[in-house]
Amino acid sequence: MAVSGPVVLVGCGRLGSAILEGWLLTGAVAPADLIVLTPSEKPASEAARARGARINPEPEALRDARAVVIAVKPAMWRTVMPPLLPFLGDQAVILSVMAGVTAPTLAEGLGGWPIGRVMPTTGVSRGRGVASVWAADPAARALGRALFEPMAETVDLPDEGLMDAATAVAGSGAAYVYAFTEALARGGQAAGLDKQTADVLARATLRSAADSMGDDALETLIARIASPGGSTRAGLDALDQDGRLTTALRETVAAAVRRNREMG
Ligand SMILES: NC(=O)C1=CN([C@@H]2O[C@H](COP(=O)(O)OP(=O)(O)OC[C@H]3O[C@@H](n4cnc5c(N)ncnc54)[C@H](O)[C@@H]3O)[C@@H](O)[C@H]2O)C=CC1
Ligand SMILES: O=C(O)[C@@H]1CCC=N1
Repeated sequence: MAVSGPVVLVGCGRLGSAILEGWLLTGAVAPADLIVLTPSEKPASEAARARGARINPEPEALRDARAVVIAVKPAMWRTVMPPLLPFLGDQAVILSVMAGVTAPTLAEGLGGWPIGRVMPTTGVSRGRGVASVWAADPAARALGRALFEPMAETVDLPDEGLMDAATAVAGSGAAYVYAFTEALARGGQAAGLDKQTADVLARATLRSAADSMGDDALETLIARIASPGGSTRAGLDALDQDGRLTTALRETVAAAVRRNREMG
């Protein structure tokens, strides 16, 4: 069921556009309830306008807003949000999808509205994203879930301190997977495949693996492919020789967590 009442999206960049496309695709927000604030028109905002959304209306239109979703860069919210605040009613909930910026920091800059945080992936544009949700206020948490559940596999975080780790794993994770795909293709090239063939094989393999993953234990999935004493086992042993894959991913996530904290 669509969230009732106007939903304001502040920022229509890479993530904001993906969120808007996901809402239009899934009907999580009725197009007539959508308000998009963006300094420049984007394909997603044009598509939303064509469906009945309001793009950059007079600020009085914010008066009845049920939710305000902040999707600008972490360095921008302090200048973007204050001019909007005098127009918000008491019923508004503020949801931030910004990496790193904590609820206490937002509350100090924004005032008394309930605040929630959601960390989605751009996969929401196709209704197949991932989202981590946290809010101290139960109504803000419920609203965050209602807005993102229709287009994302959604996880409730028990405390805000975990949001940086969730961001480092899921918010950033697709980029790690693409980097892995590129490295797999390079490995194929080193073994004699031409660049295009290696690229096609690596991409198709990742798509097929994601498709087949389901909910089975990962070790079961691995065991189904890696025959004892076979070539996959030999490849896996090289991949994690002396724990280097495990160490690399631990350090990857830790570096992203640190950067999230710096940005906040
Ligand atoms: N790109 C991603 O995969 C993810 C991004 N995020 C978070 O989403 C936020 C946005 O990131 P991106 O979309 O990647 O950045 P982006 O740079 O593509 O988008 C930011 C948008 O904010 C807009 N903006 C600037 N001033 C504005 C104003 N006064 N009013 C309305 N909009 C204004 C810009 O025009 C731009 O389109 C960041 O805080 C980031 O941490 C979180 C998870 C994933
Ligand atoms: O790279 C970033 O800062 C954001 C956070 C998660 C994905 N993109």
